[in-house]
Amino acid sequence: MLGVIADDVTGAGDVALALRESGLRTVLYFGVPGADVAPPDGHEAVVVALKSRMAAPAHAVAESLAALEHLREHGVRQVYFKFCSTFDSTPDGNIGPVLDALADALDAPAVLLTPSSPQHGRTQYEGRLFVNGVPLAESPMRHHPVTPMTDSSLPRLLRAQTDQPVEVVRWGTVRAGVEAVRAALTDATARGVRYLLADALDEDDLRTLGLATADAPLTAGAAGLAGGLAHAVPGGAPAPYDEVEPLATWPAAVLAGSCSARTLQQLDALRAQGRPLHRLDPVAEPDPATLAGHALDWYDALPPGSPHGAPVLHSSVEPDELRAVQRALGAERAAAVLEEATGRIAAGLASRGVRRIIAAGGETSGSVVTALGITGAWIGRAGAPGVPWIHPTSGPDITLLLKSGNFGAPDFLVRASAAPRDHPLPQGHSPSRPPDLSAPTHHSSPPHHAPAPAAPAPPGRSAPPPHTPSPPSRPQGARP
Ligand SMILES: Nc1ncnc2c1ncn2[C@@H]1O[C@H](COP(=O)(O)OP(=O)(O)OP(=O)(O)O)[C@@H](O)[C@H]1O
Ligand SMILES: O=C(O)[C@@H](O)C(=O)CO
Repeated sequence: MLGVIADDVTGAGDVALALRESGLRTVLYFGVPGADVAPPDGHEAVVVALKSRMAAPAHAVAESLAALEHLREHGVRQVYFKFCSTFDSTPDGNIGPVLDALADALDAPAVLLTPSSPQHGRTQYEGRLFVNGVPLAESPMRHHPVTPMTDSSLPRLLRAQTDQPVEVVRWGTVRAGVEAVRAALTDATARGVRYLLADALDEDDLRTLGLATADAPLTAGAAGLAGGLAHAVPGGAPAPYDEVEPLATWPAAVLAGSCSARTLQQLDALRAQGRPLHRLDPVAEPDPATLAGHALDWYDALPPGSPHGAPVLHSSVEPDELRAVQRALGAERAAAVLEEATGRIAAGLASRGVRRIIAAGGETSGSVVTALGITGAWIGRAGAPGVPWIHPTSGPDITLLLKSGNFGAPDFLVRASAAPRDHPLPQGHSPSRPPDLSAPTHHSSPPHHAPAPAAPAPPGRSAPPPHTPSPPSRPQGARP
């Protein structure tokens, strides 16, 4: 079984979707699961979503090692460390320190890694990272609120975070094929090189890298290489999706904390539609409980059945405004205030009957998941590349779409939060939730597993399972 340790929540969804699309039955946990929680029978991949990207390095390392221990206790022999395809981190960590700790714990030979994820426009060439063909340091990532990326050289970025030797596997070697990459790994191990950053421009390159590392105890990178690895796993059978968007009729709300250029475009599209928008301003109100209370008051005052569609609550602002907030409050305090407020708002919305929460931004999504007490999820179909709908296995009866800041087309948030009337339920369809993953032992298959013709229909298609929610009429208190 492949075990993935992801350094943030949206990245975990991205990698889980890549594994599932490559044919591996995949389950996602938020935080390190309790010792008595075992992956469901027949699963080929487990993703543990941590919130370690922005944590202090010692904390990130401790959490990652705890995740590793859990995975090993449950039969994982091969580990993938998922970090951001734009290498989001600071010179203090956490990619280097976590890699060092995992490589030591696994006694790994040279570790191959790459942030290349061509489906998201990320490629590595000559050790440099490109975002849609633009060097990382010239991309909008240079304005990231917490981890501005101002260097495009991956060896330089990684060397700032580790004392271990780092080299690049150049594209010519990757193109020469699996044996050439294996030879590079063997040679690096013999010379004591710990990390090999591999160039990769397309999915073929990633499959070559996946085959070359199919037996490696540790590999790392973004969703791209994880997909390449999954292709190398024998017996990975495609798991068809339930093509019905099961919960599209449920009342929706958008919570955006990402200040990425793409999320700002997506908010503009919502604004252009006339959606009700409420901005969270941590300078005007730095107390998270009061900030959240005002937002929920705003929500409560919306006219029921508003013709303008699902409401949007956001702190996302343009780079100049962001810098002004950070000058006023300090970047860490601003983020902490907003993340706590966002969690409170998510819980408040759920208690008011919102059952489709669309969150933009990894840290923002982490706050939502934590506040809702969600510990595990099944991966549904993709709302956009790298962004699955996920169905919590415990906690409130809702569905979530946790969007990486940079992902999705400009109209993605508009589509994902479209009003119920735009998505009539298929006749006779009753949305349902998958089995409870928080129960201690093994579980039956989740609904995304292909129902073989003779197999019983998945939940929601036949007799209601114990957790089947009521049909999606507008719950009490929920806005459109
Ligand atoms: N108006 C604001 N002022 C200061 N900080 C903000 C503001 N709005 C959001 N933030 C902070 O910026 C950070 C955005 O990070 P988040 O991970 O949510 O988005 P992202 O980095 O764009 O997404 P991803 O991690 O998926 O790429 C959060 O810590 C958030 O609290
Ligand atoms: O790799 C990416 O870009 C995303 O999965 C991510 O990590 C966003 O936080």
